[in-house]
Amino acid sequence: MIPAEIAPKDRLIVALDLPSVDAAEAMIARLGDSVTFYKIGYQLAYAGGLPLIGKLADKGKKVFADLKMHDIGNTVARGTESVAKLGATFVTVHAYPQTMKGAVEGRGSASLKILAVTVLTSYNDDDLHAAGYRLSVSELVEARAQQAQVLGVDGLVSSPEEVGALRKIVGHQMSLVTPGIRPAGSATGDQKRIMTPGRAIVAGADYLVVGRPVVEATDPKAVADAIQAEIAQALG
Ligand SMILES: O=c1ccn([C@@H]2O[C@H](COP(=O)(O)O)[C@@H](O)[C@H]2O)c(=O)[nH]1
Repeated sequence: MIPAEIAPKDRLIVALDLPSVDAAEAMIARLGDSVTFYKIGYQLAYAGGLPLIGKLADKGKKVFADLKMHDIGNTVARGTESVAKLGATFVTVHAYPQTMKGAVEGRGSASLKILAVTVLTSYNDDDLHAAGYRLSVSELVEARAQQAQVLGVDGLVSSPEEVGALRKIVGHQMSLVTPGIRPAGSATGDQKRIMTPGRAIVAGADYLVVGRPVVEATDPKAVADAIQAEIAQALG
């Protein structure tokens, strides 16, 4: 069960999509107290960034290990068992039944929370059809959310566009974590299902994941502070 009282500051998760541990540590130093929650994904994890999870946790920061695992169930279970020892708060797996089942089993009684990636925020209906799916984005997100809930997954990754429908399905039993966040006027990049921070919070998102708008900014701390202010205002 997700506590209703997530600290407002913890709702912003900054994606450390950077090429090296040195670059990530420099960004963390620049952001200082403005950011309490970080995400480590492919770019940094494959550049030696996994030990940073424990280092950040030791400093009181929360870490989302965005590893998006997807493999046979046993491999996902054993991988999750290993990730559970790193000190992360969240880990992602793709929302396929065997994968989610393996992750929940591998996590066991550890405190690590499993998030299922429903449909990547860079996909629209045309992209899904091109990949061989007959369902629309909203249909597939909702079907996967139902499966995730039954399998005991802790949260869902989706675009903020789906959050309203997901709340009706999963209530407040699961965390809703939303990438595809773009402050007004910032570049969309490859994201296709996007929303501003304030609108995403009003829609019901628990956590907002923001990468390039912060880490590629001339003044990342100023952008992070502005997003935090927009979140606080949306929360009322
Ligand atoms: O559906 C998904 C799942 C994960 N992501 C990740 O979030 C960040 C978003 O970065 P931006 O620079 O703000 O676009 C990135 O690390 C993705 O791997 C996602 O975008 N969509």
